[in-house]
Amino acid sequence: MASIADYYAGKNVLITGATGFMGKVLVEKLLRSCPEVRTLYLLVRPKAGQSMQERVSDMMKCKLFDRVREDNPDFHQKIVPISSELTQPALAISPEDVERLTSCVNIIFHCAATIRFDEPLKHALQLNVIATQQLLSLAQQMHHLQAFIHISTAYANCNRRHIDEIIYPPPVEPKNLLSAPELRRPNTYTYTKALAECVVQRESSKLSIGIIRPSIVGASWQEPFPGWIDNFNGPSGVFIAAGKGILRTMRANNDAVADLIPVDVVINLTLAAGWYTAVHRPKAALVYNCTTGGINPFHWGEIEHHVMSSFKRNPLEQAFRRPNANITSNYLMNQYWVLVSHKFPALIYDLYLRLSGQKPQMMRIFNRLHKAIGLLEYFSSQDWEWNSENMNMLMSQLSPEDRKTFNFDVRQLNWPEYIENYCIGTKKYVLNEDMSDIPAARQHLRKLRNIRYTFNTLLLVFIWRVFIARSQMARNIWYFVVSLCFKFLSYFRASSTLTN
Ligand SMILES: CCCCC/C=C\C/C=C\CCCCCCCC(=O)SCCNC(=O)CCNC(=O)[C@H](O)C(C)(C)COP(=O)(O)OP(=O)(O)OC[C@H]1O[C@@H](n2cnc3c(N)ncnc32)[C@H](O)[C@@H]1OP(=O)(O)O
Ligand SMILES: NC(=O)C1=CN([C@@H]2O[C@H](COP(=O)(O)OP(=O)(O)OC[C@H]3O[C@@H](n4cnc5c(N)ncnc54)[C@H](OP(=O)(O)O)[C@@H]3O)[C@@H](O)[C@H]2O)C=CC1
Repeated sequence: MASIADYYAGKNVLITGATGFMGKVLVEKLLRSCPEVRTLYLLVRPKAGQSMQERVSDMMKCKLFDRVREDNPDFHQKIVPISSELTQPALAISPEDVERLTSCVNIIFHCAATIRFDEPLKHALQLNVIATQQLLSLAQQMHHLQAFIHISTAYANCNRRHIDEIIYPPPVEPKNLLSAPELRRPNTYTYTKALAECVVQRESSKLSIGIIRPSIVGASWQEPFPGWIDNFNGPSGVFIAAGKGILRTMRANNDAVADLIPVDVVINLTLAAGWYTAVHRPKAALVYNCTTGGINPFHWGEIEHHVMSSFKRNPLEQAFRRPNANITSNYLMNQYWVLVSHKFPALIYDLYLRLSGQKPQMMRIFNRLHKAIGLLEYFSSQDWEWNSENMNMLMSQLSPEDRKTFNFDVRQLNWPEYIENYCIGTKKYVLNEDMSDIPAARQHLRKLRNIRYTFNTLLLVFIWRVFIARSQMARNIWYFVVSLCFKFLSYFRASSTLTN
């Protein structure tokens, strides 16, 4: 049987969401590991004053593409941007482009989606469900299409504890979408992704379909280099907020599995699934749960420990406080720490900013942080069990060479090392901080520690002045404690003299 790279040789590939986090990694890996691929058609929209061509050429300049650039400086010739706004009728693709795509595309990877948890339902439906339906219609007009790979999420069915690699009945009949009375999901994202799966499945008699369900996609593990990440989504924003010393407490279950999956693992599995779907043409859509929890589990408590120690070794610049975040599943305890370690320091700092003639900002930052972590807590406070038989089946179908080139065997993942690279990745690629500034960042943390010691000493003196100096009983307790300390000291001194 042809290897994965042999299969993609000479193929025309259509990708949606190529400017996003996972799309970029998919484009890079295809170009690097399948160098004979013919053309990548990227459905892209103009955005923020940039044309689609400008956006794609900016994307290709990004460090992620360094290795591809080294191997083939002309790699951009394989990329053809196609103007498309997925929320518009017929995806707003021009008739000429439709003609071009339908005559040559061999495989589609549908990555585009809104992944915001607070997206208004109407927009989430428009993009995640209706655009998927429209793309499927376009796919059916394609004369040489061999596979349609849809990227879903492992949390599409998060209303269940055990999740098999099957499509479950939709939360609502897609035809009756807008009149649905309630979501039965924690957010519009998981709700619309569940609906999209049903829409995709309904076309599986006409197309060869694969559905990939990644869990929480994190920084790259190995490829194209360890720790690549370019956004604040999922845990990345939480890690950064903790590393900056802003986030001190969050509701999460220490013992729940943190089902993080590196982005390069997801992309390797996606490309392998594309190959398998095209070559074997399975009769029903195959679903691949792409998760780590059942294979190589790691828990939120362990993540907290490794994130904190990593940021102590490699501190972020200009931290607000020394990194020290703790997770707790206790609601009241979390509320207490929110008050003491988020709101109180924010108030004091904003007061300082006001007094020094600057605009207060810390309270605003904390309000946004609380909104974001409030939306994530659902996923960090419980755990799920995903069946991963199809992932194992796919692995067994690969040649030993492909298993190395398109590695998605997460049994080999060393979590502490991965988390270290992830944290360094947030520093280098999300915050664009220089590693050579680490000594200055450490110096800043020492300064913060000294400020804390000074603050605590002043607080103690204040308490002493207010309570001890004014009350006879407090004074008596104070003298009792001090004399007890002296007695202990003289006891230890005497016993050490005797033993000498
Ligand atoms: C150290 C202890 C660690 C212990 C770890 C414990 C828990 C781990 C935490 C989380 C795990 C759960 C993850 C579950 C993922 C489920 C799996 C999926 O399917 S993945 C899809 C995931 N989707 C997301 O993650 C999107 C979530 N984001 C949103 O919905 C929105 O961004 C928002 C949080 C509602 C905020 O919306 P708002 O309109 O207020 O802001 P913007 O989005 O416009 O962003 C403005 C600005 O802020 C930056 N930003 C965004 N998110 C964060 C963040 N979490 N932290 C910090 N900053 C953030 C964003 O980049 C923008 O910046 P700029 O203006 O410069 O562009
Ligand atoms: N990140 C994660 O942790 C997980 C992601 N997934 C799934 O993986 C897929 C990719 O996610 P990810 O890369 O993280 O998401 P991103 O938000 O990084 O990327 C989304 C992509 O969709 C494109 N897009 C959004 N709206 C439109 C539109 N109206 N018209 C054209 N293109 C549009 C964006 O283009 P533009 O740049 O123009 O905005 C972007 O390229 C999604 O299907 C998601 O559900 C699944 C599990 C976890």
